[in-house]
Amino acid sequence: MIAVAGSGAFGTALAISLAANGQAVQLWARDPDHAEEMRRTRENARRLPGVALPDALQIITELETIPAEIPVLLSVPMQRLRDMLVLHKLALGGRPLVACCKGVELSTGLGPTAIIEELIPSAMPAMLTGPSFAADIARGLPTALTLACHDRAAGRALQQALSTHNLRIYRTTDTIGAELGGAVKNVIAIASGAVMGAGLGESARAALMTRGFAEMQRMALALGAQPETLSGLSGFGDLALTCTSDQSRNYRFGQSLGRGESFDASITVEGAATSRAVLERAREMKIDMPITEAVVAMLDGTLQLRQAMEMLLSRPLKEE
Ligand SMILES: NC(=O)c1ccc[n+]([C@@H]2O[C@H](COP(=O)([O-])OP(=O)(O)OC[C@H]3O[C@@H](n4cnc5c(N)ncnc54)[C@H](O)[C@@H]3O)[C@@H](O)[C@H]2O)c1
Ligand SMILES: O=P(O)(O)OC[C@H](O)CO
Repeated sequence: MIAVAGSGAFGTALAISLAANGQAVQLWARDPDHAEEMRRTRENARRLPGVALPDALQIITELETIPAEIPVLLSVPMQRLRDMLVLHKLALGGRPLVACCKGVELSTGLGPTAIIEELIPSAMPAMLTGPSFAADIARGLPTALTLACHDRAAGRALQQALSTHNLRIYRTTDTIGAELGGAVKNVIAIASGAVMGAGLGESARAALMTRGFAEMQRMALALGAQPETLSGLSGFGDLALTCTSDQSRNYRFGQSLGRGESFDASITVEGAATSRAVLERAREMKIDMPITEAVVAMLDGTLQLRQAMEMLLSRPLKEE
C-alpha cells in the first residue's frame, strides 16, 4: 500500500498511476467537500479533470487512517510543506516520507528533505522528482523520474514500490542535486517563457536554457551535489521539459510576464517564490546567478524584459 497526501494535480496523478498498476492507494484531501466530490464522481474535477479514479484508490480525509510504516508521498506546494508537516506530525512519523514538491523554502532556504528531517526526525526523508506532467502520468503515458534518498536500502525499497508499467524510477542518494535541479529549473522556465512570450525567439531561449543550466550546476555543485544528478532526469531532463512546454505552469507564467499580461494567482507557480529563495542563497554563497537575478527583478517590477535581456547580453565576454 502507498498513501498520497495532497490531492492536487500531481498527487492525484501519482495515486491514479499506482492504483492502476494494482496497488492499494489512499489519497488524502484536506478539504472534506473536495473529498466527498471525488468519492461521488470518481474524478478530481478541480485539479485533474477527465481522468477516472481507479477502484483501488481510496479517498481519505484523516491522515491518521494510513497504516503505520506505509510510505506517504507529500504532494503539496513547496511553500506549504512546513505548515502541513507541523499540523500532521504525529500521523506522519515513523515511515518513509517522499516529498514531491519542487523548490526552496523562502523563509529558511531549505529544500523539502531538510524540512522533513527538521520537523519529523522519526521519518525517512526522500524526494521524487524529474520531468513529468501530471496529465501525462494520469493518462498512463511513459514517464521517468528520480527517487532520491540518502539511505540506499530505503531508496531501493521506494524505487520498487513506486515503479509501475509506465513510471520508470531511477534512484540516487544525492538529495541535494535532485532537489536543486527541480527547484532551479522552474526559475529558468519562467525566464524561458518570458523570452518566448516577448517574441525574442527560440535561439534566445536555447541560450537561456544553457546558461540557466550553468547556474543550476554552479549552485548545486557548491552545495555538494553530484554532477551526474544535474545532467540526469532531475536536472537537465526537467529543465528541457519545463522550458519548452505550454503544459508547464512556470513556463506559461513566464509567457504572461513576457507579454505583459496578468496570470491567474490561484495557479501553483513554484518558481516565483523559489527564485527569491535561490537568489538569497546565491548571494550568501557569492555565486553568480544572473538569470535568477533577472527573474526576481522582473517579478519585483524593477526590470522590464527588454532591460533584462540587455543586462544579460552586455555582461563581460568570457569563456564558456
Ligand atoms: N502538476 C504537475 O504536473 C507536477 C509535476 C511534477 C511535480 N509537481 C510538483 O508537485 C507539487 C504540487 O503540485 P500540484 O501540481 O499538485 O499543485 P496543485 O496546485 O494542483 O495542488 C496543490 C494541492 O495542495 C493542496 N494544499 C495546499 N496547501 C496545503 C496545505 N497547507 N496542506 C495540505 N494541502 C495543501 C491544495 O489543496 C491542492 O490540492 C509542486 O511542488 C509541483 O512542482 C507537479
Ligand atoms: O507545471 P510546472 O511548471 O509546475 O511543471 C510541472 C513539472 O515540474 C514538470 O516536470
